[in-house]
Amino acid sequence: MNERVLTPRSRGFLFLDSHPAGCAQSVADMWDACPAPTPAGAPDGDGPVALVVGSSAGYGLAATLAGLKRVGIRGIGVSFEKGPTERRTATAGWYRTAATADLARAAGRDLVLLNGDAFSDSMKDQVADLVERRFGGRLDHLVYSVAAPRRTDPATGTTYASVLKPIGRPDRTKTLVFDEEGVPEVREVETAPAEGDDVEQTVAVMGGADWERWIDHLAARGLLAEGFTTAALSYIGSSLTAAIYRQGTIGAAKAHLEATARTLNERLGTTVGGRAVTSVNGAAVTQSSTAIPGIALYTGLLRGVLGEGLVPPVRQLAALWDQLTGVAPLDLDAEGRVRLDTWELTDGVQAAVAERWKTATTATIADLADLDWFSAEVRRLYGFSVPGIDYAAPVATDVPWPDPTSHARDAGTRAGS
Ligand SMILES: NC(=O)c1ccc[n+]([C@@H]2O[C@H](COP(=O)([O-])OP(=O)(O)OC[C@H]3O[C@@H](n4cnc5c(N)ncnc54)[C@H](O)[C@@H]3O)[C@@H](O)[C@H]2O)c1
Repeated sequence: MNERVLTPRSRGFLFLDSHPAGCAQSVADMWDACPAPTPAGAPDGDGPVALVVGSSAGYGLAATLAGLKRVGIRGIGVSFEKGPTERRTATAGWYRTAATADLARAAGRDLVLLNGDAFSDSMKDQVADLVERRFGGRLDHLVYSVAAPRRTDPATGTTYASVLKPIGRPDRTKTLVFDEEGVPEVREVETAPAEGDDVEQTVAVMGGADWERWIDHLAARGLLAEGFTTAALSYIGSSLTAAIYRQGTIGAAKAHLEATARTLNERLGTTVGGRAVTSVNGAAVTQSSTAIPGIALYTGLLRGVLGEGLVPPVRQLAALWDQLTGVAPLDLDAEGRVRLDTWELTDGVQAAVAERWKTATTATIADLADLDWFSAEVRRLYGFSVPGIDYAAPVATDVPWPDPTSHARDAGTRAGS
């Protein structure tokens, strides 16, 4: 066993190592924060069969945990993580996946967690084989929550790269950074507009193409259950971040994702009586979101305004599962989207954040934003700053990936949800 004391070392919001015990505890904390199942949503026997793509982090992890606890899903989670080496720990998502497998087993739910490229056809085949052989040949739900910098299209072999840029003109925005001692600074940054095929490339990675490919692949194998429902995660956000987000290259990809939902919804309606929607979620601190200029400042100010009123991903995803499984009716906006971001986008909240944004400087930021929360959230993404963990104690870093061939039922534990 490779045991050592791990201290956080970071470059900006990126940490070099992840803490296995802290990552496991953060998963347990998310599980606890997920609302208990309603009587209608908690099957005693086998629950619905679900696939979560992007299950190791952020909203996809929230989908996996909320699905297990709130509606008793069984099925498959897919993510792309790196295991431990001699010199480096595994990625945080690796450790969170190991902890997720333990929780599923304790709840008596059969959950297979696969590590690999969700964009590839071989991963789609592997999942389809599992649905066919292990889960009765019918998939009830698919939640698509991938955030990736690159995608190789298996049909053509072309690799696309996504970029975070405004469209049409440069975007000058305030942004929040921390120096090596963790001292916050509010800076102005300018991002040059998209050029060449930046928009097409970003749409090819973060738009709806791969989600559609998953559905088509599973449909071609006859694996979509009657009444199948699917949701892909989206974001709209504030006018403060619109130039870089919703009106930028990533926003073009989200518009494509939402158009794909409409196409899929029609197709699923006529073939299996199913539904496809996008789920628009609120701002959350994740590895992907902290990479977007201005978003760290915005999220810190949002928490400053809302405090505990900022709804964590696992609570939003519990609400999404209720709608996907029919425990609650699908509640769609005029564009056919599930809106789990309404707490963020009320006029009052947005006006208060905008007011603070205007006066935010390095000198004032500590009074305006909840910086302790924001920094701790960033560290928690890597298993640091998790309450209850003894960071002075050595910890084993070579945690194995959960064995896809072991069954929850084999363990003989059935703790219920
Ligand atoms: N973070 C936010 O504020 C926010 C708000 C609303 C919606 N969303 C949306 O939620 C979705 C997920 O974003 P997030 O912020 O939770 O991201 P994240 O970085 O926390 O998680 C991304 C997940 O995708 C997986 N992944 C990446 N590349 C993969 C690949 N090639 N194959 C398989 N898995 C792969 C990772 O392993 C991880 O599980 C995105 O669509 C995002 O736009 C995010």
